[in-house]
Amino acid sequence: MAFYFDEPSRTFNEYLLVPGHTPADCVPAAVSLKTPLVKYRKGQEECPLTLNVPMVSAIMAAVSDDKMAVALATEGGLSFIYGNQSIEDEAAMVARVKDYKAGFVTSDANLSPEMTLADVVELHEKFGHSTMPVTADGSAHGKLLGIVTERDYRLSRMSLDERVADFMTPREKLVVAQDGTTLKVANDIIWDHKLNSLPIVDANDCLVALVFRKDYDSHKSNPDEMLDAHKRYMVGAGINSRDYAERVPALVNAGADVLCIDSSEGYSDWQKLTIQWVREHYGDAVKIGAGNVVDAEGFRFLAEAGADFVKIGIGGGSICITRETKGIGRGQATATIEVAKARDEYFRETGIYVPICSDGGIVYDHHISLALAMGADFVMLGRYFARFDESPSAKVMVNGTYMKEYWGEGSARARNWGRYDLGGKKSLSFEEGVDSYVPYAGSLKDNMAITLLKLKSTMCNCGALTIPEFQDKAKLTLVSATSIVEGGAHDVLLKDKAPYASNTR
Ligand SMILES: NC(=O)C1=CN([C@@H]2O[C@H](COP(=O)(O)OP(=O)(O)OC[C@H]3O[C@@H](n4cnc5c(N)ncnc54)[C@H](O)[C@@H]3O)[C@@H](O)[C@H]2O)C=CC1
Ligand SMILES: O=c1[nH]c(=O)c2[nH+]cn([C@@H]3O[C@H](COP(=O)(O)O)[C@@H](O)[C@H]3O)c2[nH]1
Ligand SMILES: [K+]
Repeated sequence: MAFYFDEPSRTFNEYLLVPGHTPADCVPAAVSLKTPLVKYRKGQEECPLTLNVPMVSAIMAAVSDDKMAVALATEGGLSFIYGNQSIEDEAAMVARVKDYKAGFVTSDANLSPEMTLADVVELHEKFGHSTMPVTADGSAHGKLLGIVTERDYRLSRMSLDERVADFMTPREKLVVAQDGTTLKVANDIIWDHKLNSLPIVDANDCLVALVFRKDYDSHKSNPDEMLDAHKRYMVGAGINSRDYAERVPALVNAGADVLCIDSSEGYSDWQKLTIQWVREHYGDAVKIGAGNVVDAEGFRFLAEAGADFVKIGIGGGSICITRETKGIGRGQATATIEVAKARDEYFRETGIYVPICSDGGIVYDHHISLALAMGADFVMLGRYFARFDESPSAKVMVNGTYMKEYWGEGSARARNWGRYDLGGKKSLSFEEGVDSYVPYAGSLKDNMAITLLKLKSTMCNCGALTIPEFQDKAKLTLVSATSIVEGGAHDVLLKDKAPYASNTR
């Protein structure tokens, strides 16, 4: 006979935190959001890899590329570069994060001397940058011939077919610095010469990067940056349970700091074999998370298989239709609560603490607080990050509002090769995700600052200065359907009803 769970499965929205006593020194500025990312012998050793803030970005093509990874690591979280691409492309993305030097920007809007003012206007509209290097071949690392900025042309006075070579500021008038120049020296040059940008060139006078005046200040104000021992940004990468023998070495060589098996469902021999392969070839040196699971059994299976962390969540994601198409899944709150209990039990038995990640279904910022209170060590978000400037997807205007595209990894759009029949059939048998828009929300830095302040403030309401303390002290209550109505603005006529209210909560 089938097994029946006693309780219905519940979502974050059905819970609230009841405040605890707040001591006078318990203020947001004093809160630490540090949290373990990989397993360790808690109480006996330091966790070898911790996050400075408990947020990671989803293993999705619409969310986690190298640009997102740099932006999120700057704020203290971590991205997992999406695995649904060729091994070479994924490894190259990881390498770009590891090679990234804060303040040194590889130019994405470049000109060749034969291009025209019309091209300048087009590039300006596409990328929004007003500084465009001119190189011999029009590439980001070609021989530097000049620069075009808004000071070099006047649209009202010039014809659109004028050649770039005729109005650019030529190389001989440019102040440049040699490759290897430190950021500090580059900025001194920028200030001494009153420049807005400084091209960095190599020994052959080919363009390496640009340093902008504004970047220096932002670099100084990121105390939570996730940096490795060589002061490079940290980055994770998604893998699958099929081509790991080729993919894992490529990602490790590219410098990935942690891997995660990316699947809708992780309670399988495929994942166990994948972890075993990593242990055989790398011992404990390569860190690997697994998932997703939604109950204690699934957690224990992956913990015993050697997973460094375990990810929770089936069908709760905003673009997910797995529950509808396959009838598998569980409410994200119930799944998180049960797996957290299993994690604690496993720790009591073995002395090994295996961090858990609640993945998907975070709609409001306070859902992050709830997930952590329920025992998650960190959360993974897709929709949240897809809304920002730094996500890889296109920003489009829909009915007068800016949107970003966001699609599921199990959607037809993702054309996830792992989900196609290996026997050579090219058709995807069924979809488990949708293609959608999410409201554009601006920069990751600004949005995360607000989200994290809310989290810290909630933690203080519960009298907690650290995440473990929060998990220990949290008091959670189920709410009735009617009290959910009471919790929103009610019985008033809203003056400004935004179409996507959820975005601002
Ligand atoms: N968290 C969620 O609720 C969901 C997430 N997704 C996302 O969609 C993407 C694809 O997920 P899945 O389809 O679950 O990918 P998957 O690679 O885990 O599974 C695809 C199919 O291949 C099978 N398989 C895996 N390894 C195998 C091996 N070594 N040999 C033979 N068969 C093997 C699986 O059992 C499954 O039928 C992922 O990015 C995932 O995160 C999709 C649906 C739901
Ligand atoms: O049922 C699904 N079909 C899909 O196509 C799909 N793509 C991603 N995911 C999962 O959703 C998570 C992101 O969820 P949010 O947008 O709610 O943050 C991700 O982290 C994944 O766990 C999918 N689930
Ligand atoms: K299974």
